[in-house]
Formats: sequence, structure tokens, C-alpha cells
Amino acid sequence: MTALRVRGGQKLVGKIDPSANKNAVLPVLCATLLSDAPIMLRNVPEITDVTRIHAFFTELGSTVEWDKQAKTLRIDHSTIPSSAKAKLPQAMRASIMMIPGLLARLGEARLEHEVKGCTLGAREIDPHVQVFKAFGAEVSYEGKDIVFRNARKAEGTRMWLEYASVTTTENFIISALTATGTSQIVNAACEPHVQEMCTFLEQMGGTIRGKGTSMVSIDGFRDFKEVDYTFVEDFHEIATFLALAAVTGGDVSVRNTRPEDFMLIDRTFEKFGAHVEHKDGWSRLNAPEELVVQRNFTNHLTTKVEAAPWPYIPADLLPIFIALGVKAKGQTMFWNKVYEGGLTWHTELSLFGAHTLLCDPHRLITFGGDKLVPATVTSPYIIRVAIALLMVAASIDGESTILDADPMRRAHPNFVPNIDSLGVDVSWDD
Ligand SMILES: CC(=O)N[C@H]1[C@@H](OP(=O)(O)OP(=O)(O)OC[C@H]2O[C@@H](n3ccc(=O)[nH]c3=O)[C@H](O)[C@@H]2O)O[C@H](CO)[C@@H](O)[C@@H]1O
Ligand SMILES: C=C(OP(=O)(O)O)C(=O)O
Repeated sequence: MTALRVRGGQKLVGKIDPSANKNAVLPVLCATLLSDAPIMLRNVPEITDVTRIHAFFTELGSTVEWDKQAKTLRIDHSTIPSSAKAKLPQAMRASIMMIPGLLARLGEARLEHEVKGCTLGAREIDPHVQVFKAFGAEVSYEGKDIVFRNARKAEGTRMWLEYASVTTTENFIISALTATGTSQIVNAACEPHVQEMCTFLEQMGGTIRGKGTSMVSIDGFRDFKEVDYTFVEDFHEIATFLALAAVTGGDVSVRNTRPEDFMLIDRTFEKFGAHVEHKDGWSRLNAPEELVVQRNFTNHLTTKVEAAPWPYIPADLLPIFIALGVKAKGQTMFWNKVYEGGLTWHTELSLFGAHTLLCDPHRLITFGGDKLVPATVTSPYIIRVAIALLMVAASIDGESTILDADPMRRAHPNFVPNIDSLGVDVSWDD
């Protein structure tokens, strides 16, 4: 059990240089398995999932040098022996994106347990299995293991996803590079992290048409080039620090070279009366005296925040806006169109004295603006919920404790020292 003690009630003030996006770093790391050329990655965050992949690559026989100080990761997979076998990392969804590289390299891959990530609800792997089969793999259970084996040569194919799944799209694109000819995916996910993985693959020499749209075509390609790639800032982390400024009545600026990704995120902050300004490569939120839910022009409708696959508000950002909903005077409906288990943690909010109503597994109404009190709460294994609970705690005078808060370490390096540097007294109690 890892507890986080938060002595709240201070306004967060200052500047933050955000880390890279875990959900871009992980598919990129998995995709490196396709190549035998040297790869240099920069701005690599020191997070749990990267540590797990680093250990996995080392066990596999890759030459990996991780300079945590310089945030660089130098990878050379040419040293992996053809007899290599290693256990895929557990407790991270991204493990499944190692499969295309392992199949291309070793002809076989094995998932030793069900692939788990944040406990947001059912997270099936059927769409992934369909992708691997379409590219010529056989997939079967051997005991509790799922075994993937090359049954025939991978050939270009076309697939239309039932829903725009992020990691399935990434797996399709990585697999398509290993096939002969051209492949196409329809109803592709287009999140900034999917786009960033494509940018990396293009720099390795791949040809990808339509990245950032729902229809992506990929040419098969194996002759990968040496690459030196720097990860961009994480839009989740940028939005999170801005939200921390909003709930604590503070003033925080975060470096952001992609403000064009923020139009809808900004509009969502506006729903709580908070304004984000983007200028000269920085995004700033100087909080108003009081957060107030803005009424709709159609004034009989409740203000709502809808989360769905990009370009909607991402489901992963919903908890941080729920924290704003709890603080802001008025009612807001939050609608998680992706996960049926992403809102059950609202009962922890009531321990702070917050008033919420779960309408059904996908919709939650916050009745914000009540006086909140410090509390001891427990985070589920959901990265952004641990953060949302920290946000609420930071906004309340007095000491709160968040039990099981360590999921936040899966995505945000230095999160606690960063918040500390902005004026909130937080410490791990492990
Ligand atoms: C490593 C990584 O990148 N993880 C992200 C990735 O996970 P991941 O790729 O696992 O998420 P998916 O996009 O596949 O969606 C997860 C689940 O949501 C449900 N679903 C999703 C979309 C939809 O339109 N309808 C629907 O029902 C399905 O049950 C699906 O299994 O995308 C999720 C959705 O943005 C994020 O929460 C995760 O942080
Ligand atoms: C849900 C998340 O991650 P994962 O898919 O790795 O569980 C997340 O990054 O918020």
C-alpha cells in the first residue's frame, strides 16, 4: 500500500516543464522491436511502465542504455538471439503491442496472463486477436497463456474496427509494417499518441498515409533506418497541471508546443469558469476567485462533459474534470462513453464531503461547490483517478491521505516533487 499525504489549501503557483506521454512512449518502445538499427529516444519519462519494458528488453537480449538523468534511452535490438524468450511485462496494457515485433523477430510470442491495465472496466483483447490473425498469426490458449504463432507470411490487409481502439490501431499499424504490400485500417483511433507513434515510424522510414484520421494506410517495410527521436509533451500532464491551478485557485504555466490539440480541452475548462491562455509555447491557467459551472444557452439542459475516443475529450482526462466539477458551484453531468467502470470511485469523493450522483455506469452528476473536508480516501488502480483524488485533496485546507496512490507513477514522473515545487506540501508515505 502506497499512501500519499497531501497538506492542502495552498494555491499552486509556478511553471512546469511536462514529461512525455506514457501512451506515446509505450507503443513507440514496442515498435522499436521491428528494427535492428540503433535507436535513440529522448525525453523518456522515468515511469513504472518504461522500467518494466526496459527490464523486458534487457532480458530479451537487446542492448539498452537508459540515462535517467539525461532522459535518453539508447536501444539496439540487433543483439537479440533468435532463441530468445522472455516473459512479457504484466499489469500494463501496452504489453500486447510487443506481439507484432516478437512475431516478426522470433515467430512466436506468449502472453502469460490476461493483459491488464487500469481497472476501468472490460478491456477485451478480441480486436487485437483479429489484427494478429489478419496478418497471418495463429492465436490459441495453452493453459492460461495466450500463444501467438506465425502461421503464414504476413500480407497487406484491410480492417474496419468496431470502435476506434487506441492500442488495436497501434497494433494494426505496427503489424502492417511487417507485411508485404499495403494495408488499410478504417475507424482508426486518432489520439495524439497514435499520431506520435506514426511520426516515429515515419522517421524510421515507414510510409503511413492518413495519420490522425479515421482511415490510415500503411506500406509494408522492413529496412528501418537509424533514428533519433524526441518525445513531445504529454497533453494529459499539461491539462492536469492546469486543472490543479484551477482547483486550488492558483496560477500555473505549462510548456506546450501543441496548443492546437487543446481547443476542446480549453472549452471544457471554460465550462467551470476557468480560462486557458496559450502564448509563446506556454499554456497558462490563472484561476478565477471561484469556480462556477457555466449554464448552457439552452438553459434547461445540465452542463455536460462527454468523454469518447479522440477528437472528443479523452476518457483519461475525465477524472480531472470531475475534480473540477466537485469544486465548481453548480451541476455538471460527466458522461464516460468508453468505460463502464470508470466512475465507481465517486464514492471516495463523498468522503471529502462531495455530493455526486451516479446515474448509471457511464454517467455521473456532480453537485459542486459544497464545503469539503480533509479525508483518507483509497484510489482504485486507475492512474488518473489517483490524480483526481490528489487534486481534490490539494484544494482542501488540512491533511488528507490517498491510499494506493502509486498508479500515478505509471504515467507521471516527478509528479509529487513538481506539485511540491508549485506550493502544495505532498509526500509519499511508503
Ligand atoms: C496504453 C494506452 O494507450 N492506453 C490507453 C488506450 O487503451 P486501450 O487501447 O486499451 O483502449 P481502447 O481504445 O481499446 O478502449 C478500451 C475499452 O473501451 C471500450 N470502448 C472503447 C472505445 C469505444 O468507442 N467503445 C468502447 O466500448 C472497449 O471495451 C475497449 O476494450 O486507450 C484508452 C481509451 O482512450 C485509454 O484509456 C488508455 O489510457
Ligand atoms: C488507462 C491508462 O493506461 P493503461 O491503458 O495502460 O491502463 C491511462 O494511461 O490512463
